[in-house]
Amino acid sequence: MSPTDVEDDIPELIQYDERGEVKHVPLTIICGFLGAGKSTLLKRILTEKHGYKIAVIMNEFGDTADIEAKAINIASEDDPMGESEEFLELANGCLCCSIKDSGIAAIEKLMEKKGAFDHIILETTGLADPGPIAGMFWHNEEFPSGLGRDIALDGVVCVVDAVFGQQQMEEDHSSDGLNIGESLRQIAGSDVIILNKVDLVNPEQVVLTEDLIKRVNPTAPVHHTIRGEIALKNILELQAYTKAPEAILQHSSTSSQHVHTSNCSHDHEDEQSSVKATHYELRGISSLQVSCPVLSQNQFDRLDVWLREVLWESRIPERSSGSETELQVLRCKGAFTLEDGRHFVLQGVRNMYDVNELAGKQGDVDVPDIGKIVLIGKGLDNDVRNSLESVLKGQ
Ligand SMILES: Nc1nc2c(ncn2[C@@H]2O[C@H](COP(=O)(O)OP(=O)(O)OP(=O)(O)O)[C@@H](O)[C@H]2O)c(=O)[nH]1
Repeated sequence: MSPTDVEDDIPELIQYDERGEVKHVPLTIICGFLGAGKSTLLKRILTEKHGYKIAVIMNEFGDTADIEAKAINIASEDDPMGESEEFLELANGCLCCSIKDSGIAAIEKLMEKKGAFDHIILETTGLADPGPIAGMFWHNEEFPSGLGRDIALDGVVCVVDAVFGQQQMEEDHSSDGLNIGESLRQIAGSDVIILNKVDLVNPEQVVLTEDLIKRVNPTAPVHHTIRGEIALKNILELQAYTKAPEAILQHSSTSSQHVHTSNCSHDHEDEQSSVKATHYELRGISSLQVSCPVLSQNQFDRLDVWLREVLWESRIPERSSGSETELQVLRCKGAFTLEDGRHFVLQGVRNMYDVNELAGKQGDVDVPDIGKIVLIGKGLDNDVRNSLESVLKGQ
């Protein structure tokens, strides 16, 4: 079915409580490289007949000014004339609002129209790091304004330019205190990647860019698009923070996989990949995948202690606190099984993480006995892999 068709079976996105009242409105964050096609994707969402009622929060209307729409202002006590925020009601039932104020204020205003939409999309600026924004919504109950009671983060989508994506990743000299380029932080922190503008490059370039993306974030599915044409269910129903990602649920091999870094003790000459490992090593970010056997309660407890040390203290137990080696996890995910048959999913953004039991949430989901833990970040060398493996395999 073409992504432009009305989808046959539009699911209910909003979660309702037992009294039938709206519990959580799902929110998707769209980030992406400068000029990659975010506005093009959003314009499509705001104009096509897809059946979803979506509220889109954009930095500026820009391109959408030409969209036929009815402008509405929403009044509040602080702003009786409703002038500080502008909302556009689109012909397809979607809502568009600008952020003239801070993002939070716009969302608060938007929530006054709760019921008029069943999903929120928040666009971040070209070079925004989705990590802190995602973290804010992810930890619902601690969200200062209480918005987390109404909104649940569904996932983070990153739009990558197929023409300049590889170059942008390789030459990204903007960085945070950890010296990690923003484009790589965006890829690391995303749950789905849209590799857009594939009409402008040859297939080899698409493969090369996708390979680079996969090395940074092996768990996020990569969709190839032209002008953001993608079935919305691929970006709106992710439940990325409550479900185990497909890539984790796929049956893993018994050996641990590792994206190589300059610290590897083995050589890389046999690698089939056309991308040299050094491309992303320079930016210092990599991913580490470790398979996870069926765990005893003791191993499970030790894993929890290990995660706390790595995510909160940025060090592995084997290293002293003054260690020179920088370790920083931007994103972690995992799925594993305990000896008593219970399945668990690990989800983490920066230093926040949750380990949740799957039973009751995903019914008869097929979590393989050999689970997987994936870390994305900086300093994920062989020492970190060995440390995690010793926790998972030790008694
Ligand atoms: N050929 C082609 N052009 C595209 C595609 N997607 C977007 N464009 C064009 O690329 C340009 C940039 O697209 P935008 O959607 O404005 O990109 P953006 O990510 O919103 O840009 P910023 O907000 O400035 O970061 C526009 O001229 C689009 O028409 C595509 O898949 N193929």
